[in-house]
Amino acid sequence: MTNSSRERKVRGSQIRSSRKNKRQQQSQRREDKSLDRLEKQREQSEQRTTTELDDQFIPEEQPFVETEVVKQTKDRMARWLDVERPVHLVGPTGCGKTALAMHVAHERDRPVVWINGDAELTTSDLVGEYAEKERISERDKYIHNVVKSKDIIRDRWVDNPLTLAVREGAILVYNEFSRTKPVANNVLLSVFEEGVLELPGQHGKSRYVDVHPDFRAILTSNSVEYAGVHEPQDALLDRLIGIYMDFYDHDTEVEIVCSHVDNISTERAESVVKLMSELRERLDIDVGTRAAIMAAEGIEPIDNPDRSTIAAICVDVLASKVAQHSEVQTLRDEVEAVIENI
Ligand SMILES: Nc1ncnc2c1ncn2[C@@H]1O[C@H](COP(=O)(O)OP(=O)(O)OP(=O)(O)O)[C@@H](O)[C@H]1O
Repeated sequence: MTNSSRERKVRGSQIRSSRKNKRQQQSQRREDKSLDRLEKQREQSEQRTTTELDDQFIPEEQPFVETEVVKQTKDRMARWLDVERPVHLVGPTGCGKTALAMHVAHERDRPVVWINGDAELTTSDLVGEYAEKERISERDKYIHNVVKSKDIIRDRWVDNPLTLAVREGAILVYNEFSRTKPVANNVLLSVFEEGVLELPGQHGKSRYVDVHPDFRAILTSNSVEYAGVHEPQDALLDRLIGIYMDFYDHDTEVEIVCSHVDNISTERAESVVKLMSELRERLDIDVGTRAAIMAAEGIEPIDNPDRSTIAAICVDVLASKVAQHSEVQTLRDEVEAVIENI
Protein backbone atom coordinates (compact mmCIF):
# COMPACT_ATOMS: atom_id res chain seq x y z
CA MET A 1 0.00 0.00 0.00
CA THR A 2 1.57 3.38 -1.05
CA ASN A 3 2.15 5.97 1.68
CA SER A 4 -0.41 8.36 0.24
CA SER A 5 -3.12 5.67 0.02
CA ARG A 6 -2.24 4.57 3.61
CA GLU A 7 -2.46 8.20 4.70
CA ARG A 8 -5.90 8.53 2.96
CA LYS A 9 -7.01 5.29 4.64
CA VAL A 10 -5.81 6.53 8.02
CA ARG A 11 -7.39 9.97 7.43
CA GLY A 12 -10.57 8.22 6.23
CA SER A 13 -10.74 6.16 9.38
CA GLN A 14 -9.93 9.31 11.39
CA ILE A 15 -12.83 11.10 9.63
CA ARG A 16 -15.12 8.13 10.21
CA SER A 17 -14.15 7.96 13.89
CA SER A 18 -14.60 11.73 14.33
CA ARG A 19 -18.05 11.51 12.69
CA LYS A 20 -18.88 8.62 15.01
CA ASN A 21 -17.69 10.68 18.01
CA LYS A 22 -19.74 13.61 16.80
CA ARG A 23 -22.83 11.43 16.50
CA GLN A 24 -22.19 10.03 19.95
CA GLN A 25 -21.73 13.55 21.32
CA GLN A 26 -24.94 14.70 19.63
CA SER A 27 -26.94 11.77 20.98
CA GLN A 28 -25.34 12.35 24.41
CA ARG A 29 -26.35 16.02 24.18
CA ARG A 30 -29.87 14.99 23.20
CA GLU A 31 -30.00 12.54 26.09
CA ASP A 32 -28.71 15.15 28.55
CA LYS A 33 -31.26 17.64 27.21
CA SER A 34 -34.17 15.24 27.67
CA LEU A 35 -32.90 14.28 31.14
CA ASP A 36 -32.72 17.98 32.04
CA ARG A 37 -36.23 18.45 30.71
CA LEU A 38 -37.57 15.51 32.70
CA GLU A 39 -35.71 16.71 35.81
CA LYS A 40 -37.21 20.18 35.36
CA GLN A 41 -40.71 18.70 34.89
CA ARG A 42 -40.26 16.60 38.03
CA GLU A 43 -39.11 19.60 40.04
CA GLN A 44 -42.01 21.68 38.67
CA SER A 45 -44.53 18.98 39.60
CA GLU A 46 -43.01 18.75 43.10
CA GLN A 47 -43.16 22.54 43.44
CA ARG A 48 -46.70 22.45 42.09
CA THR A 49 -47.72 19.91 44.76
CA THR A 50 -46.15 21.94 47.53
CA THR A 51 -47.70 25.11 46.15
CA GLU A 52 -51.01 23.35 45.73
CA LEU A 53 -50.81 22.20 49.34
CA ASP A 54 -50.03 25.75 50.40
CA ASP A 55 -52.90 27.02 48.25
CA GLN A 56 -55.43 24.79 50.02
CA PHE A 57 -57.99 26.57 52.16
CA ILE A 58 -57.43 25.73 55.82
CA PRO A 59 -59.40 27.47 58.56
CA GLU A 60 -56.96 29.44 60.69
CA GLU A 61 -56.29 27.80 64.01
CA GLN A 62 -58.27 29.45 66.80
CA PRO A 63 -57.10 29.66 70.45
CA PHE A 64 -57.61 26.14 71.79
CA VAL A 65 -58.68 25.34 75.35
CA GLU A 66 -57.57 21.93 76.59
CA THR A 67 -59.23 20.97 79.86
CA GLU A 68 -59.14 17.38 81.14
CA VAL A 69 -62.44 16.63 79.35
CA VAL A 70 -61.10 17.95 76.03
CA LYS A 71 -57.82 16.09 76.53
CA GLN A 72 -59.62 12.77 77.04
CA THR A 73 -61.30 13.00 73.63
CA LYS A 74 -58.14 14.35 72.04
CA ASP A 75 -56.06 11.42 73.36
CA ARG A 76 -58.68 8.92 72.18
CA MET A 77 -58.47 10.39 68.69
CA ALA A 78 -54.66 10.40 68.70
CA ARG A 79 -54.55 6.72 69.70
CA TRP A 80 -56.68 5.71 66.71
CA LEU A 81 -54.82 7.94 64.29
CA ASP A 82 -51.53 6.42 65.51
CA VAL A 83 -52.77 3.00 64.38
CA GLU A 84 -53.81 4.56 61.06
CA ARG A 85 -57.56 4.39 61.61
CA PRO A 86 -59.68 7.27 60.30
CA VAL A 87 -61.63 8.99 63.07
CA HIS A 88 -65.22 10.20 62.71
CA LEU A 89 -66.38 12.85 65.18
CA VAL A 90 -70.16 12.98 65.51
CA GLY A 91 -71.89 15.64 67.58
CA PRO A 92 -74.48 18.39 67.73
CA THR A 93 -73.96 21.77 66.08
CA GLY A 94 -71.45 23.96 67.82
CA CYS A 95 -70.19 21.32 70.28
CA GLY A 96 -66.54 21.69 69.24
CA LYS A 97 -65.95 18.96 66.59
CA THR A 98 -64.14 21.18 64.07
CA ALA A 99 -61.98 22.95 66.63
CA LEU A 100 -60.91 19.60 68.08
CA ALA A 101 -60.31 18.04 64.64
CA MET A 102 -58.16 20.96 63.52
CA HIS A 103 -56.20 21.02 66.78
CA VAL A 104 -55.47 17.28 66.64
CA ALA A 105 -54.54 17.59 62.97
CA HIS A 106 -52.10 20.46 63.61
CA GLU A 107 -50.56 18.61 66.56
CA ARG A 108 -49.40 15.84 64.21
CA ASP A 109 -46.97 18.28 62.64
CA ARG A 110 -47.99 17.39 59.08
CA PRO A 111 -49.65 19.56 56.45
CA VAL A 112 -53.41 19.83 57.01
CA VAL A 113 -55.90 19.57 54.12
CA TRP A 114 -59.49 20.69 54.63
CA ILE A 115 -62.58 19.53 52.74
CA ASN A 116 -66.06 20.87 53.48
CA GLY A 117 -68.74 18.26 52.81
CA ASP A 118 -71.41 19.40 50.40
CA ALA A 119 -74.23 17.77 48.41
CA GLU A 120 -72.76 19.23 45.20
CA LEU A 121 -69.33 17.72 45.81
CA THR A 122 -68.31 15.18 43.14
CA THR A 123 -65.54 12.59 43.03
CA SER A 124 -63.41 14.85 40.82
CA ASP A 125 -63.87 17.70 43.33
CA LEU A 126 -62.25 15.36 45.83
CA VAL A 127 -59.51 13.73 43.69
CA GLY A 128 -58.80 16.05 40.77
CA GLU A 129 -59.39 16.50 37.05
CA TYR A 130 -57.79 17.61 33.77
CA ALA A 131 -58.39 21.22 34.54
CA GLU A 132 -55.60 23.18 32.91
CA LYS A 133 -53.97 23.45 29.49
CA GLU A 134 -50.21 23.00 29.59
CA ARG A 135 -47.97 24.24 26.74
CA ILE A 136 -44.58 22.56 26.44
CA SER A 137 -42.34 24.33 23.93
CA GLU A 138 -39.20 22.65 22.71
CA ARG A 139 -36.66 24.68 20.79
CA ASP A 140 -33.78 22.67 19.35
CA LYS A 141 -30.88 24.40 17.60
CA TYR A 142 -28.91 21.42 16.33
CA ILE A 143 -27.81 23.45 13.38
CA HIS A 144 -26.58 27.00 13.96
CA ASN A 145 -29.26 29.62 13.03
CA VAL A 146 -31.87 26.91 12.45
CA VAL A 147 -34.44 26.66 15.25
CA LYS A 148 -36.66 23.59 15.29
CA SER A 149 -39.58 24.44 17.56
CA LYS A 150 -42.32 22.15 18.77
CA ASP A 151 -45.31 23.29 20.85
CA ILE A 152 -47.16 20.54 22.63
CA ILE A 153 -50.42 21.65 24.27
CA ARG A 154 -51.93 19.06 26.54
CA ASP A 155 -54.40 18.88 29.36
CA ARG A 156 -52.75 18.98 32.73
CA TRP A 157 -54.11 16.95 35.61
CA VAL A 158 -54.72 19.03 38.73
CA ASP A 159 -54.79 17.19 42.04
CA ASN A 160 -57.67 18.14 44.33
CA PRO A 161 -57.53 18.09 48.15
CA LEU A 162 -57.97 14.35 48.76
CA THR A 163 -55.23 13.39 46.28
CA LEU A 164 -52.90 16.06 47.64
CA ALA A 165 -53.42 14.78 51.18
CA VAL A 166 -52.88 11.15 50.12
CA ARG A 167 -49.78 11.94 48.05
CA GLU A 168 -48.12 14.26 50.59
CA GLY A 169 -49.08 12.47 53.80
CA ALA A 170 -51.21 15.32 55.05
CA ILE A 171 -53.87 15.15 57.75
CA LEU A 172 -57.23 15.35 56.02
CA VAL A 173 -60.01 17.11 57.94
CA TYR A 174 -63.24 16.31 56.10
CA ASN A 175 -65.84 18.51 57.76
CA GLU A 176 -69.51 17.44 57.63
CA PHE A 177 -68.56 14.60 55.25
CA SER A 178 -72.07 13.14 55.39
CA ARG A 179 -73.39 16.17 53.49
CA THR A 180 -71.53 14.80 50.44
CA LYS A 181 -73.43 12.27 48.35
CA PRO A 182 -72.22 8.72 49.21
CA VAL A 183 -71.23 7.96 45.60
CA ALA A 184 -68.68 10.81 45.68
CA ASN A 185 -67.19 9.49 48.92
CA ASN A 186 -66.67 6.01 47.41
CA VAL A 187 -63.03 6.84 46.64
CA LEU A 188 -62.40 6.84 50.39
CA LEU A 189 -63.12 3.10 50.68
CA SER A 190 -59.84 1.93 49.12
CA VAL A 191 -57.91 4.78 50.77
CA PHE A 192 -58.97 3.58 54.23
CA GLU A 193 -58.66 -0.14 53.51
CA GLU A 194 -56.24 -1.04 50.68
CA GLY A 195 -54.14 2.12 51.09
CA VAL A 196 -54.63 3.09 47.47
CA LEU A 197 -56.46 6.03 45.96
CA GLU A 198 -57.95 5.46 42.51
CA LEU A 199 -58.13 8.50 40.25
CA PRO A 200 -61.11 7.76 37.94
CA GLY A 201 -60.04 10.41 35.44
CA GLN A 202 -56.50 9.07 35.03
CA HIS A 203 -55.21 6.15 32.94
CA GLY A 204 -52.44 3.58 33.21
CA LYS A 205 -50.30 3.40 36.32
CA SER A 206 -51.00 7.05 37.17
CA ARG A 207 -54.57 5.95 37.87
CA TYR A 208 -53.49 4.69 41.32
CA VAL A 209 -51.81 6.65 44.11
CA ASP A 210 -50.27 4.80 47.05
CA VAL A 211 -51.40 6.38 50.31
CA HIS A 212 -48.45 8.13 51.99
CA PRO A 213 -47.58 6.42 55.33
CA ASP A 214 -48.19 9.67 57.24
CA PHE A 215 -51.65 10.30 55.74
CA ARG A 216 -54.45 10.41 58.34
CA ALA A 217 -58.12 11.37 58.17
CA ILE A 218 -60.52 13.01 60.62
CA LEU A 219 -64.13 13.25 59.48
CA THR A 220 -66.83 15.20 61.28
CA SER A 221 -70.59 15.14 60.99
CA ASN A 222 -73.47 16.78 62.72
CA SER A 223 -75.41 14.15 64.69
CA VAL A 224 -78.83 15.46 63.60
CA GLU A 225 -77.95 15.86 59.88
CA TYR A 226 -75.87 12.70 60.00
CA ALA A 227 -78.97 10.68 60.51
CA GLY A 228 -80.69 12.58 57.74
CA VAL A 229 -79.38 14.13 54.57
CA HIS A 230 -77.24 11.48 52.89
CA GLU A 231 -77.00 8.21 54.74
CA PRO A 232 -73.29 7.32 54.22
CA GLN A 233 -72.77 3.82 52.83
CA ASP A 234 -72.19 1.18 55.47
CA ALA A 235 -68.94 0.10 53.81
CA LEU A 236 -67.48 3.53 54.59
CA LEU A 237 -68.90 3.70 58.12
CA ASP A 238 -67.43 0.23 58.67
CA ARG A 239 -63.95 1.71 58.12
CA LEU A 240 -64.38 4.63 60.53
CA ILE A 241 -63.75 4.87 64.26
CA GLY A 242 -66.82 6.72 65.58
CA ILE A 243 -66.39 9.11 68.52
CA TYR A 244 -69.61 10.74 69.68
CA MET A 245 -69.19 14.15 71.24
CA ASP A 246 -71.66 16.13 73.29
CA PHE A 247 -71.47 19.66 74.59
CA TYR A 248 -68.60 20.26 76.96
CA ASP A 249 -68.98 20.55 80.73
CA HIS A 250 -69.58 23.91 82.37
CA ASP A 251 -65.96 24.67 83.29
CA THR A 252 -64.67 23.85 79.82
CA GLU A 253 -67.26 26.09 78.17
CA VAL A 254 -66.42 28.92 80.56
CA GLU A 255 -62.73 28.64 79.60
CA ILE A 256 -63.67 28.53 75.92
CA VAL A 257 -65.84 31.66 76.23
CA CYS A 258 -63.02 33.46 78.06
CA SER A 259 -60.54 32.43 75.33
CA HIS A 260 -62.76 33.91 72.61
CA VAL A 261 -64.19 37.04 74.22
CA ASP A 262 -61.57 39.62 75.13
CA ASN A 263 -61.84 41.34 78.52
CA ILE A 264 -64.79 39.27 79.72
CA SER A 265 -64.62 38.50 83.43
CA THR A 266 -64.76 34.84 84.49
CA GLU A 267 -67.79 35.68 86.62
CA ARG A 268 -69.69 37.08 83.63
CA ALA A 269 -68.59 34.13 81.44
CA GLU A 270 -69.88 31.79 84.16
CA SER A 271 -73.34 33.40 84.12
CA VAL A 272 -73.56 33.39 80.31
CA VAL A 273 -72.57 29.71 80.12
CA LYS A 274 -75.03 28.82 82.88
CA LEU A 275 -77.85 30.65 81.08
CA MET A 276 -77.06 29.02 77.71
CA SER A 277 -76.83 25.58 79.32
CA GLU A 278 -80.29 26.08 80.86
CA LEU A 279 -81.64 27.10 77.44
CA ARG A 280 -79.95 24.03 75.94
CA GLU A 281 -81.95 21.84 78.28
CA ARG A 282 -85.18 23.67 77.76
CA LEU A 283 -85.30 24.46 74.03
CA ASP A 284 -85.59 21.88 71.26
CA ILE A 285 -82.92 23.65 69.19
CA ASP A 286 -79.16 23.09 69.52
CA VAL A 287 -77.67 25.73 71.81
CA GLY A 288 -73.95 25.15 71.23
CA THR A 289 -70.71 26.55 72.58
CA ARG A 290 -70.72 28.93 69.63
CA ALA A 291 -74.03 30.39 70.88
CA ALA A 292 -72.49 30.91 74.32
CA ILE A 293 -69.52 32.72 72.74
CA MET A 294 -71.84 34.93 70.66
CA ALA A 295 -74.07 35.76 73.66
CA ALA A 296 -70.95 36.64 75.69
CA GLU A 297 -69.72 38.89 72.84
CA GLY A 298 -73.11 40.68 72.91
CA ILE A 299 -73.29 41.08 76.70
CA GLU A 300 -69.63 41.85 77.50
CA PRO A 301 -69.55 45.49 76.26
CA ILE A 302 -72.60 46.44 78.38
CA ASP A 303 -71.72 47.51 81.94
CA ASN A 304 -74.88 46.49 83.82
CA PRO A 305 -77.23 44.74 81.39
CA ASP A 306 -80.77 44.34 82.72
CA ARG A 307 -82.79 41.17 82.25
CA SER A 308 -84.64 42.37 79.14
CA THR A 309 -81.35 43.33 77.45
CA ILE A 310 -79.85 39.92 78.24
CA ALA A 311 -83.05 38.25 76.95
CA ALA A 312 -82.93 40.30 73.74
CA ILE A 313 -79.29 39.32 73.14
CA CYS A 314 -80.04 35.61 73.67
CA VAL A 315 -83.02 35.81 71.32
CA ASP A 316 -80.83 37.47 68.65
CA VAL A 317 -78.25 34.68 69.02
CA LEU A 318 -80.82 31.88 68.71
CA ALA A 319 -83.54 33.36 66.45
CA SER A 320 -81.94 32.09 63.22
CA LYS A 321 -82.64 28.57 64.44
CA VAL A 322 -86.39 28.97 64.63
CA ALA A 323 -88.22 28.48 61.36
CA GLN A 324 -90.99 31.09 61.63
CA HIS A 325 -91.15 34.68 62.85
CA SER A 326 -94.16 33.65 64.94
CA GLU A 327 -91.90 31.28 66.89
CA VAL A 328 -89.60 34.09 67.99
CA GLN A 329 -92.10 35.26 70.61
CA THR A 330 -92.25 31.75 72.04
CA LEU A 331 -88.43 31.71 72.09
CA ARG A 332 -88.41 35.07 73.90
CA ASP A 333 -90.88 33.77 76.49
CA GLU A 334 -88.71 30.71 77.14
CA VAL A 335 -85.57 32.85 77.47
CA GLU A 336 -87.24 35.27 79.87
CA ALA A 337 -88.56 32.38 81.97
CA VAL A 338 -85.06 30.88 82.26
CA ILE A 339 -83.55 34.27 83.18
CA GLU A 340 -86.23 34.71 85.83
CA ASN A 341 -85.29 31.40 87.45
CA ILE A 342 -81.50 31.78 87.37
N1 LIG B 1 -61.43 23.42 72.80
C1 LIG B 1 -61.78 24.60 72.28
N2 LIG B 1 -61.01 25.68 72.51
C2 LIG B 1 -61.37 26.88 72.03
N3 LIG B 1 -62.49 27.12 71.31
C3 LIG B 1 -63.30 26.06 71.07
C4 LIG B 1 -63.00 24.76 71.52
N4 LIG B 1 -63.99 23.92 71.11
C5 LIG B 1 -64.88 24.68 70.44
N5 LIG B 1 -64.46 25.96 70.41
C6 LIG B 1 -65.16 27.08 69.78
O1 LIG B 1 -66.55 26.86 69.89
C7 LIG B 1 -67.20 27.19 68.67
C8 LIG B 1 -67.88 25.94 68.10
O2 LIG B 1 -66.88 24.97 67.87
P1 LIG B 1 -66.82 24.17 66.47
O3 LIG B 1 -67.02 25.07 65.34
O4 LIG B 1 -65.62 23.33 66.50
O5 LIG B 1 -68.12 23.26 66.66
P2 LIG B 1 -68.67 22.20 65.59
O6 LIG B 1 -69.21 21.07 66.38
O7 LIG B 1 -67.64 21.90 64.59
O8 LIG B 1 -69.82 23.05 64.97
P3 LIG B 1 -70.52 22.75 63.55
O9 LIG B 1 -71.37 21.54 63.78
O10 LIG B 1 -71.29 24.00 63.31
O11 LIG B 1 -69.42 22.52 62.56
C9 LIG B 1 -66.14 27.70 67.71
O12 LIG B 1 -66.11 29.12 67.80
C10 LIG B 1 -64.86 27.12 68.30
O13 LIG B 1 -63.75 27.97 68.02
